[in-house]
Amino acid sequence: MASIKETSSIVTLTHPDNKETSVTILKYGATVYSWKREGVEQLWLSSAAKLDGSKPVRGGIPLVFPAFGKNTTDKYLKDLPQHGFARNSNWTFKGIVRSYPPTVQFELNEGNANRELIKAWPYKFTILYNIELGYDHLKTSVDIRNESDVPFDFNWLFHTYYNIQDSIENVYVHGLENQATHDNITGKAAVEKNAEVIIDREVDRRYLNVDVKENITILNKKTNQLVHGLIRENLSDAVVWNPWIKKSAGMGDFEPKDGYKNMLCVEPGHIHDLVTLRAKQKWSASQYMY
Ligand SMILES: O=P(O)(O)OC[C@H]1O[C@H](O)[C@H](O)[C@@H](O)[C@@H]1O
Repeated sequence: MASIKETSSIVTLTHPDNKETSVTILKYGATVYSWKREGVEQLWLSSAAKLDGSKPVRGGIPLVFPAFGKNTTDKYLKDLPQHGFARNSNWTFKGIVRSYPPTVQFELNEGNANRELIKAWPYKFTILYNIELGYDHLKTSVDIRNESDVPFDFNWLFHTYYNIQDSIENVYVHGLENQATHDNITGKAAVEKNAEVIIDREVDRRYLNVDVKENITILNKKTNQLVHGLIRENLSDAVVWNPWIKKSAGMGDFEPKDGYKNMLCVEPGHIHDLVTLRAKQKWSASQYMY
């Protein structure tokens, strides 16, 4: 039997076959902020991250909904903060929904979402968020249902911060060659020429419409061994982000300051356009990390 520990602010799930394999979720944002596989932390978390609900967590897996970045054009989304309101809302813990692999569920709807922020977005919805702790993987899945009588538009993205135990200089990202990119720093579109995407400066790049059959992996430069692997369902875009020296220096909740050497965000999402979800319809997506 998996063990679950729940406090007023967090839920920890431990794998039945290995007590060193666990996942910890903050109810605020339903933010997974630790995933240990056989005792080894897989996610990066800033030592200055706020875990008290005063701001979104700097690290782990913040959830981005219903807007990615700062939307400036949509009638309602433009009044929301960067990355929407899911990561700044207290989600309801629904308990364990499967015993093997042990899976826990959280729910967000217009009733429990951040009261100030939800004022800007006049829809009824239910998001069920499942976190499955495998022996060798973590799968996070989402079902979004439009409970309104009219369609609504949204982005979804898992803002995953991977822990790069070995330094960022020693890894590369694979699976993005020939993909269309949009650089969030320069605003320019391009095509990725590299089979091995290295991170040696600030990188903030959207990869658009990347075939979901392609796994995205982080590999060791010298040995080509797998550091992290990602399988996506219904999430055709991916952001690759590392704030590097200057940007992380400017973030009050980013510590230690050289932490950029030990993290890399690879964020699967649907952000090349807005998903339109018709009344009473459901949209589902997941990321499987191994
Ligand atoms: O600082 P935050 O609001 O958490 O955003 C952190 C980062 O998220 C994404 O990766 C964006 O592409 C970046 O432009 C942004 O800086």
